Amino acid sequence: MKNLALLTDFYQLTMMNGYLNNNIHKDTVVFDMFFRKNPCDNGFTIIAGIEQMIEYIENLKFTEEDLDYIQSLGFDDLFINELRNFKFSGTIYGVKEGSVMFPGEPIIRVKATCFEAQLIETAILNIVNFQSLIATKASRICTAAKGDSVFEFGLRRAQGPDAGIYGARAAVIGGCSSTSNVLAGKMFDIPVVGTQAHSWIQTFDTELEAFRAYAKTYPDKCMLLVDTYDTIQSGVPNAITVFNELRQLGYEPRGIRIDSGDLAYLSKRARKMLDEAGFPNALIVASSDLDEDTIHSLKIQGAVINGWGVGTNLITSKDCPALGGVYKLAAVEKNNGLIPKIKISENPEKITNPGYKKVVRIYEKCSGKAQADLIMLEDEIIERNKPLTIFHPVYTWKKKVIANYEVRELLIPIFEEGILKYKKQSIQDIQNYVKEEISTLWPEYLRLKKPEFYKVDLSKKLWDLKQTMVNQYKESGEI
Ligand SMILES: Nc1ncnc2c1ncn2[C@@H]1O[C@H](COP(=O)(O)OP(=O)(O)OP(=O)(O)O)[C@@H](O)[C@H]1O
Ligand SMILES: O=P(O)(O)OC[C@H]1O[C@H](OP(=O)(O)OP(=O)(O)O)[C@H](O)[C@@H]1O
Ligand SMILES: O=C(O)c1cccnc1
Repeated sequence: MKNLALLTDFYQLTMMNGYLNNNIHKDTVVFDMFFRKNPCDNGFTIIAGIEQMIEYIENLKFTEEDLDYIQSLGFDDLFINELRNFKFSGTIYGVKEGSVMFPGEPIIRVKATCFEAQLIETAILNIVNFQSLIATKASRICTAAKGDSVFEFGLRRAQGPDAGIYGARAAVIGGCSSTSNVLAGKMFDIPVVGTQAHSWIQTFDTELEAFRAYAKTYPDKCMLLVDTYDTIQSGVPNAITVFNELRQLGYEPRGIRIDSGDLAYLSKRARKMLDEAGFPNALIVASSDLDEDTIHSLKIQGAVINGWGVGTNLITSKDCPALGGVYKLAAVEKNNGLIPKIKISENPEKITNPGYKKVVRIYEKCSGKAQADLIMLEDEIIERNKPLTIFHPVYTWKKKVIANYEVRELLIPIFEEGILKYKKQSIQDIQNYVKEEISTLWPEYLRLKKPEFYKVDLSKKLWDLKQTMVNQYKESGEI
């Protein structure tokens, strides 16, 4: 990954310089990254970008050119010299890439000097927010496609090269089978696929000539775009002519792509024509401004489509263009102990959870399904042989007693005192992990419209701490 040391907001530098100036830059602090709302009103969020966050931190170093630039912004030698020696030496815990997470839960927990922790805020949010958004959007689209292949076709419509590249990675994590993006294919070992554009068909004098020329060059992977002129009158009949010619030569065609018109009607007509011509295995791929709603609707209409090429609406997450992940201070170290910190808000949902925390997922033993998540203080222990009572953090009378459960801690070591602990995985393994994660959720959290809210509760000890701090603030105006 390229040098991204300057990929931060200016105020991080001014704060870092201020910490140095006040000689508190080496004080340890704890920050949590979390989000408050699932994208697209989904029932969960798939976390992606952890490996790029790691690469960013591993490569975090200021070049002399960077330092000259920072100095030109008005910083003094003391700050520049501190940056010259910068190397991340903190501890980061976070969820495994591809984890399914819910609003309010720590996704990434940074314990580092305030100098270091402050610098990395912006890049962590930039990297993880975007990829998690696209992975979640992809998962919605793949859910609507009900197991059919979904091809990521969005590079030309992505918000710039990085969004195209990392968006393709996230889309595959979320469930897409492949991408048209060649660079993403190379960088992340993603299968690359493609058909042809209307320009190919238009280049030749006739559609039939264009199909023949394509089939000649790619006899064993011949997928033909049939909608340039008239899908039913010319596209499909011409494709069938060429498929018969291929068969004579000993090749089986791959299928057709339809990119406009009424995809339900056209796919049904095309299927019938292909079947009647003796090509029941020829696939029908659809593209054209698809998203989860259109795919769902097409399925209901009985469209006969085997694969879905999805571009703009996926790579830009058009109906929900940002995930609002935040990075909030949770504790500061004083005299070798961590002092919890809280951010108060008029909106109770925006009051942060104080302290050095962990998050555990509670699974029902017999079904293996996730029952609830519990945010707890790091030193708390669940006595696994006893029933566990959890309660809603706002409507505290809503309680649930869970017996026969398993518990899993979701935050795992990523860096320990600057040393990398996380083992990177292949994109296929990450995609499989997402599937495993999703399979632990009951169906009510998986539906695309109005899913049930998954329970994310606070331990009694954390809830008490939060209340005490809020009350203390109300009484004294100070924390
Ligand atoms: N049967 C269908 N039910 C619901 N939506 C459909 C159906 N068929 C196509 N669509 C969607 O309708 C939209 C049609 O787009 P648009 O009106 O731009 O025309 P088009 O068919 O793509 O034509 P062209 O590319 O020639 O302009 C696309 O978003 C497509 O996915
Ligand atoms: O519609 P999207 O979900 O964004 O999917 C990608 C679109 O990009 C291509 O169209 P484009 O008009 O760019 O070129 P082409 O049809 O000539 O290939 C393709 O045919 C799809 O329609
Ligand atoms: O290969 C394709 O069919 C393709 C690639 C990118 C965008 N639209 C279609």
